[in-house]
Amino acid sequence: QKDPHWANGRNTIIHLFEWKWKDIADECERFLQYKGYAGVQVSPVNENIVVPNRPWWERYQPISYQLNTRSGNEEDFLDMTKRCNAVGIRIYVDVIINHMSRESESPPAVGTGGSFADPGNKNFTAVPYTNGDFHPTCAINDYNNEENVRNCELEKLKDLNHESNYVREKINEFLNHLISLGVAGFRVDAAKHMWPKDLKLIYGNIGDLNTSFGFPPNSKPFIYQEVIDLYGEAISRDSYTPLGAVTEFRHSAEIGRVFRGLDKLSYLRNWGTGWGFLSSENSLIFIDNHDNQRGHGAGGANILTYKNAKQYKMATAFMLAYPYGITRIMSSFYFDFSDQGPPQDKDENIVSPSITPHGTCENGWVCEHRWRQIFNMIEFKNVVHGTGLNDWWSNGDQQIAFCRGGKGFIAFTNWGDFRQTLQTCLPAGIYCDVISGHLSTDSRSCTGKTVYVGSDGIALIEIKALGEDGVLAIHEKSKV
Ligand SMILES: O=C(/C=C/c1ccc(O)c(O)c1)N[C@@H](Cc1ccc(O)cc1)C(=O)NCCCOc1c(-c2ccc(O)c(O)c2)oc2cc(O)cc(O)c2c1=O
Ligand SMILES: [Ca+2]
Repeated sequence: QKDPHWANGRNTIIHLFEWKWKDIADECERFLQYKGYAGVQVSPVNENIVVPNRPWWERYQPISYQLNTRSGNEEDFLDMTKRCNAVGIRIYVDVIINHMSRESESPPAVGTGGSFADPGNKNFTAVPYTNGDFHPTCAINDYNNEENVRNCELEKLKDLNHESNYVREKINEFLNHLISLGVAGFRVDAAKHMWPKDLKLIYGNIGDLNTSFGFPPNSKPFIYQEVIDLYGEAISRDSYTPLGAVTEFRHSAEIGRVFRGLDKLSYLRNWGTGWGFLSSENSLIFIDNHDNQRGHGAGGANILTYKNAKQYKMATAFMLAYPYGITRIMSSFYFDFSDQGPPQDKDENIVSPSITPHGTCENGWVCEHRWRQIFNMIEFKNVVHGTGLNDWWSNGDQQIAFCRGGKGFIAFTNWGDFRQTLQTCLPAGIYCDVISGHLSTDSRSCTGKTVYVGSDGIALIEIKALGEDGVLAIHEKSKV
């Protein structure tokens, strides 16, 4: 349950937050397959409560397990899993199994599929769930008390009682239905608020992946659990790593701090477990996520987002170049205030991203995954797959460089012009920097910077401190 089942040569997940299923299917076919992305994390697929002004977090308040949301219906979803898997892109679903919705501010509570519910009385007829399927009402108010965090209500959200066989059966019915529709695994929302022993039972009752979507027989779903653990709480990530991978929020918090210049790049030499993070195979890492990119989430003020474009791209390049963790890229919609929902038309339907002639997005979608510096580093990570880190260099402060085996080289400056003659570990030749540009279509020149590597692997590396990007990266496939 820790194998993401990626097609060979691919190894990064993209979170297409709030995208519609048909737009994701299009993106798999027209872009993601060619750039070497491995999979897509999709927004919750189950029917959610309709909240006035449609804040993004309404999708984290389930009304039922029917596949009816603003992203599309079951038919749209199946079309997406077929088309994406057909081009080697896996689908991971964000599942909310800790709770159902809270009382509606504007009763009666109605869902995106038209189902009614009465959350105040813990009555969700479209599942059905009734009072006995939930914990007695109490508020989570003590993160140092395990029972409180698991058995009470997170922000008044009705808390399911997983000790009940019936509740576990309904959840397994939902998860196995998604498996039959070709998903490769699950992002388990709010896992910290559920007992590991109950999750173990639920995960154990999920069937093998559906071989008609290209999975080998006896493949288990990839499980990664959202456990916000930044220190100092009673509940530790270590309770969940025996069951599946875990989101490593410390990575998100620390990488933001470092690339904001609040720590020395030279300290990144022992990145990963050296910084107290989970072991690599257990660790789902990211720069930002849908919650903490809005400022009030875990990791606080240092989280980097698309709003800090230069630092964001540098941090992403480092995350993708350094051999640690299971990497996930966030793809956002533009927002001005933290509750803001996805771009929508006058009827509150989510609008599709429109792709410009130079491949970026419009219509309110950021599409970080279509930024040249990011998708070229996806290829870098794919090219150097299987190598370790060697030939680390730093100036002891805000400039570093390292090799990945004999297949890739990268350099960063977070302060001051970078001008060093360094070992690139690559065979002699002319290489294109994949951050400032790429190999031309006729493979005879570079659209950005060119690096001349001598017979001894040595090259002059130059990065202007005030240039567009504080990174330079070359690899065996960017050779002229
Ligand atoms: O900001 C939000 C939503 C945040 C959120 C949503 C999904 C996530 O996966 C997540 O990590 C956070 N929600 C807003 C508005 C809100 C929504 C629902 C509600 O019942 C109350 C308020 C908010 O201000 N929430 C309070 C602070 C964030 O408290 C929430 C957390 C949360 C935050 C920090 C933690 O350390 C932690 O263990 C859990 O998880 C959720 C998970 C959900 O599935 C649904 C939620 O409403 C929430 C959620 O409110
Ligand atoms: Ca709970």
